[in-house]
This record gives sequence, C-alpha cells and structure tokens, in this order.
Amino acid sequence: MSMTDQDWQEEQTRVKEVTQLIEGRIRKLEQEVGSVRGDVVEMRKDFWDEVTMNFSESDDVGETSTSMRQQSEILSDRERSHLHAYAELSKMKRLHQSPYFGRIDFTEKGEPGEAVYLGIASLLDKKDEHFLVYDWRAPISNLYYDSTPGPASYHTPSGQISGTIELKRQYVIRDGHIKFMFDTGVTIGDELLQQVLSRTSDAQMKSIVATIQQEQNRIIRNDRSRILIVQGAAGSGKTSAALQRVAYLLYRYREQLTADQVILFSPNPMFNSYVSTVLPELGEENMRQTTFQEYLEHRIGREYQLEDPFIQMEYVLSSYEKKGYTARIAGIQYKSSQQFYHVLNRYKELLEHTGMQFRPLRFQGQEIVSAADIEAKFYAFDPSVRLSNRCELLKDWLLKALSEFARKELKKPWVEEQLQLLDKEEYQRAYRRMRRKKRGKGDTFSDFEDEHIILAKMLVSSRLKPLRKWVKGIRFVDTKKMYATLFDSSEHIAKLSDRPLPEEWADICSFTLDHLRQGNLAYEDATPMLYLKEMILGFRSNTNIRHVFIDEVQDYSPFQLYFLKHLFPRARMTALGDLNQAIYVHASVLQQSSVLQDLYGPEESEEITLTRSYRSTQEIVNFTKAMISGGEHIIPFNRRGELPVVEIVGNKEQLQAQIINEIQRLKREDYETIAVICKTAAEAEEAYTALHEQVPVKLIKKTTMSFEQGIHIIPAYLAKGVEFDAVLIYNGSEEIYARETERKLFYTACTRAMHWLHIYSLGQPSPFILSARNQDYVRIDEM
Ligand SMILES: Nc1ncnc2c1ncn2[C@@H]1O[C@H](COP(=O)(O)OP(=O)(O)OP(=O)(O)O)[C@@H](O)[C@H]1O
Repeated sequence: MSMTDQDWQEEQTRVKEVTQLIEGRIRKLEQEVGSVRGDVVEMRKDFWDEVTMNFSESDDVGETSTSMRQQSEILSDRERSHLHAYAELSKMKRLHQSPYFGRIDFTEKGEPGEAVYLGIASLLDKKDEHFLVYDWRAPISNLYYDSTPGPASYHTPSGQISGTIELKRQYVIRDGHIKFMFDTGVTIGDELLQQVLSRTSDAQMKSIVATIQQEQNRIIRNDRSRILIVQGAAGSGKTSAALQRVAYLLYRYREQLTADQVILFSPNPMFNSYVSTVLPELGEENMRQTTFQEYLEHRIGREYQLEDPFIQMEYVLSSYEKKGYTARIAGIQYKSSQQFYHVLNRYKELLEHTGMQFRPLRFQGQEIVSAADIEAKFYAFDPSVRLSNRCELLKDWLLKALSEFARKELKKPWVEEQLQLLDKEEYQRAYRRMRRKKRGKGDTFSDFEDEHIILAKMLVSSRLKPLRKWVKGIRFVDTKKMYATLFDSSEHIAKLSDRPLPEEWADICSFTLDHLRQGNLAYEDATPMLYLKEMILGFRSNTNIRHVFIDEVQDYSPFQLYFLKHLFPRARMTALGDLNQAIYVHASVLQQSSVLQDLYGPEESEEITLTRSYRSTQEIVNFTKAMISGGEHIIPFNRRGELPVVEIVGNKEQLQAQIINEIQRLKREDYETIAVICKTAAEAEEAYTALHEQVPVKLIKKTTMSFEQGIHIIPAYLAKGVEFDAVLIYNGSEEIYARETERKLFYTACTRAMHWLHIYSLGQPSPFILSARNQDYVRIDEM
C-alpha cells in the first residue's frame, strides 16, 4: 500500500484539527488552574526515610498506610480537583507537542472499520464520545505493537476481539506538523527507529513508546508471572522496557496500583537521575527508586562501618598483589552463594534449640542478669514458639527484672549521694515536675519522706532509661557474635553445610573475625548478617510494595535475591540483566538460570531474551560482541557508523595528549556527551588530573548524584546502564584488562558507546580487543 499526496493532506488536516481541539482545552484548563498555581506541593521524600515508619516495628505496616491516608486527606476537595485539572493540563500540553505517533485501521468482524490513533495519552472528541487518540497502553493498542497487517486479535477485560488490520502507519509530528510518515508491514518499521536512534544521546533517558519492538512489548505487557526474568544483550532496551512496563502497569491497574507501590533497584544513585524523567514524560508519577546499598545502610548502617560495593570493587580490581587476596575473593564468593544462604537457614533451625548468644544486662559495672541466665530463660520457653516471639517474651521478662532492680537500687548510697548533689534549683524543678505528675491521681504527699522517695525513684528511673531502651530494642540478642561463631572454626559450620567448604576457609575465618572485631562489615558480610538478624528478630518485610524491578540483576548475588524476595513478600518481580556485564566477583544470580527460576518456582517464572541491540552502531556491536561468549547471538540494529579505533601509544604523555586532541575534535563535531572510561577510581583521578586543564571534563565519583551533558571521566563500574555518544577508553592495554574478571568490565565499558568508540592502549592492547576480527576495527600504532 503506498502513500499518496492525498493521504498526506488528509493526515495533515486531521493533525491540525486535533491540535486545535487540544489548544482549546489548554486555554480552558489554564483558566481553571491559574488561580491556585503553586499551592499544591509535592509530598515525596527519600524512600527509605519515609518508610522508616514502615520498617521500624514489625506490626507498623497498618500504621503506615494510615499515615498515607492521612496525607491524602490533608488535601481538601478543592485542592484535589485542582490537582486533577493540573494533571489534565499537563497531559494536554504533552499531547500538544505530539498528539500521536501511530495508527492502525482495524476491522472487527461484522463491524465497520475504525482508524485507531495511538499517543502517549488518550483524547476524546468534543462530545466525549469517540477516541481521537488512544492511550498506547489501551488494550486495542496492543495490535500496533504485536501484529502485522492481516488477521489479528487483541484481549480486552471482556474477552478476545478478532478482526483484520488493514493499515499500519507511523508518524513523527512536531508542533502541529507531520515531519515523517511511513506505512509499515513489519512490526514497527525500521524507518522510524532509524530516525530515533540516530539522535545524539541525552543526559536523560527517553521514552520509547513510539518504537517499542515486539519482543519488548511482551515484557511491558506481561502480567501473568510472579517473576519476569529478562536476559538481554547490552543496549537491547532492558531498562527502557522496564520503565515503559511501569507506565503500563500504572495504567492497566490504575484502580489498585499507585507509583508508591512500585520500586526500582538501580546500580547507583546517578542512574536514578538518568532514568527519572521517563515516567513523567509519559504522564505518570515516578516509581520509588533506590539501591541495594541504600537499603543496607538504612537497616544496619548505624551499627557497623559498612563497606559499599564500590570499595569492594576497587579492592578486587587493584589488590592482586596484596596478602589475603585469594582468600577474600573465595570468601566473597562463598558468602554470596545459595549454599551459604542454606547454611544460615539451617543455623536458624539449630538456634531454635541451642546456640543463641546474649549480652548480659549490666548497670554501672554490675550484672543484673547474666548472659547465661538470659539464655536459660530463652530455652525454657516452649520450643515451638518462634525465635522472634521468644525474644519478645525475653524482653518483657528483662523489663520486669529491671523494675525489680530499680526498686532495690533506691536504697543504695549512690542515690542518696546524687540527691544531695542536686542544687536547689534542680531540686525545685524536679519537685514541681513531680507535683504535676501526681496531680489528679489523688496522691498527696505531706511530708519530706514521701517527697524524698519519689525524687529518688525519678533519679533511678532516669539513670536506667538508656538500659530500658536497650532492652526494648532487643539489643541483648548478640547477632554479631552468632554470625562470628560460624567463622570460629570449621567444625561448627561443617555441621550446617551439605557441601565442602572453600579451601581457603581458615583465612576466610580470620579475615571475617578481624573485620567484625573492628566494627567493620565487609560488603559480602552485610546481607548475610542482616538476614541472620531478621531470622532471629523477625523479618521486617514491606507489604505495601506490589512490583519490584531489579535492573542490572546480574550484579546481585543469589543471596541478595533471596533476601529481596523475603523483603517484599507481596510483590511481583521483574529482573533484568546481562550475564556478560556481571562485574562483581561474587556469584551472579544469572550464572545459573536456575537461581532466578527457583526463587518462586518454574511455574511462577517466565523468561524473555532480547537479542537485538539498539544502542550502538552496527560497527561497534560487531566489534564488542567478539569479546564475550555467546556474542554471535547479538544482532545489531541496522545503523551504520564508523569502525572503532584502537590506538597504541608508547607513553603516558602521548596517551594524554592524544586523548585531549580527540576530545577537541569530537567537540568540534558536536558530540554532546563524551566519556573517558577508566577502570578504577584511581585511574579516573589520574586522567582527571592530566586532562582537566586542557578540556572541560567532569569527574564522576560514586557519590555523584546526577548526570549532565558534557565530557565525563568515569570509572567503568559507574557507567553501568548509561550511554554516551562517544566513548574513549583511557587505557585498554593488556596490563589493565587481561584477567577473566576484567573481561566483563571491559565489555561493559565499550558497550556504553552509541556512535563512536576509541580505545587507547599504553603498550600491548588487551587480549579482549584482539579477539575481534581485524576488519572490525582500525588499528593505529604510534609506537
Ligand atoms: N524500541 C526502541 N526504540 C527506540 N530506542 C530504543 C528501543 N529500545 C532501546 N532503545 C534505545 O537503546 C538504548 C539502550 O537501551 P537501554 O539502556 O534500555 O538498554 P539496556 O538493555 O538496559 O542496556 P545495558 O544492559 O547495556 O545497560 C537506549 O538509548 C534506548 O533508548
């Protein structure tokens, strides 16, 4: 079917009409809204802070939803209707920029045909009768993404509807004018995708609704499985699909689901800023965003000096020579495994009968209740009572013991001494406070004696207050010691294991115990330690969250995934990752696909693989896919560019001078985002020092919160998930990238490039580069 001039004219006329209608609505809404502009403030805070209430006590969940309800009740009806008008206005403004991007003509059996136009929101005609534009998430819109012209059908809540697609058309509309228009046979024509992908990169991710591919659509609209596992090549649109999926779910389940009930775990804080505009662009509120580390900090950051994953990463990448390196690596792998998770589960069962460790209750050097007595009391409770409930019972028992102790303490000389020390004013104040307290209780005290005793009581009680708090916080349970016990010798843990321990066990033990003794918690110990704590004291789960998205899931260990499952018991999970980008040395959940399948069982799991890569040019994909196993399955999208360049230099001065030249050239050629990617933070620092006086570069650190256009110097592990027009690899030599563990880091770094990839190498280049065919890159030898 070919497009005629008449088609163009008709379509342009329609665009004009729709645009005028939108403009009319905008004028009306602006009047409605104008008077209270700025009145309604957004009430969102950092996720974990806000949810502190949610986590602080296990039975607080009800309270949290009450407090949320209260929040929304604060908004008066008037404000609510204004909010609605605001939302409507911003939707109209978005539609005004580009009212729709696609059309299908669909004839349902026995009905007249209908032209269905798709946009980012729905739009009704003047009489509110017909859809001028359908929301891209509406049931009928699925035809556009999933079917080709010919017989087709789609699901609606009331059943399946069959018919024929007569036409499928795509548009690019800007400011009321059609810029491009294509009729397509295949799913979504390559023409529009070509248009979209040839743009330069942005500081922020864009929505892809106009060009969602069929396989991506299956991810976005999946609503059957408990866990959806997405494995996809670098640049295949995993993150994009995840975000459009959030928008889809918020639309599809708008009666039940709010953005607050969806959480995205991302690789680092900067990534949060990178993706934060996609949902607002689609007219939805952002989901909650966090990192796993942020959660750990929230839960155990006060008790320990917590190592973050990037410090661990720096150690792994640059301490090969150090003593204890192999043992630490073996320890990281062991502690992140499913095996260790099972060990902890068995440990918990053991603790139900024996082995709980307690801190004694002490006051001013004297022991009120000894650890042994606490333990005896604990195991005297009925063994069928849960550990956490027994801890609660212990708490009550200890609080009673504390009151008893306080009574006896009243007569002790220190109390008298301290009372004597109160000066007159303090005494008066205490006396008045006491009177106030006593008033209304019918208690009167006439003589000095009474008064004195009451003051003594107050004194003792105030001295014991911290201890009471300590007991209430169940701090008498010594989780740290119980965790450490596992590393005391091999005997104890061997009884809990069904597999042999790592060879380096003795060294793993001494590393762990040393760290704990100093109050440090290595990254690999944080999750198991917290898990043990939760098993003993009761899991503080979050039942409000209904959808958990885990991006870069290959960087999570099996242990962490099991943990997240416990943490969000009522949620469905969408896990997206690429094993070839697994940059941590700990076991990756994607190493064996069974790990994720086992999480909820195969029946509850669904897996989708994405093999087309959209980020990089065909040349870059052909070059990078040679670095990894299974790379032959990656299909580049047909977009041409220049061959990657590998430039070998003889010394550092030359290296830095060449990079400066190259950055200047790229800037002249209007590349908007350029990254110099380094291996470690130390290397990035070095590059920054050498370059920043010649070219305007920004150094990205793990604390960097937002991402801007420009020239960045960035360690590879922080470049996760983001992309740049041009990537320069600071030093891709054999010396820097040769070990197996560095292969994936190098691959991740190179696959950040959209249009231009230039690798510098100080001396012999990395073997990963040399695995590419000679014709797939240009080699320049300056040596
Ligand atoms: N259907 C699509 N239409 C237009 N652009 C797309 C589409 N799918 C992906 N892209 C673009 O491809 C690039 C890579 O997408 P995204 O970052 O989602 O991939 P990813 O699989 O998460 O990558 P990585 O694993 O390498 O971080 C983005 O610029 C995205 O906008």
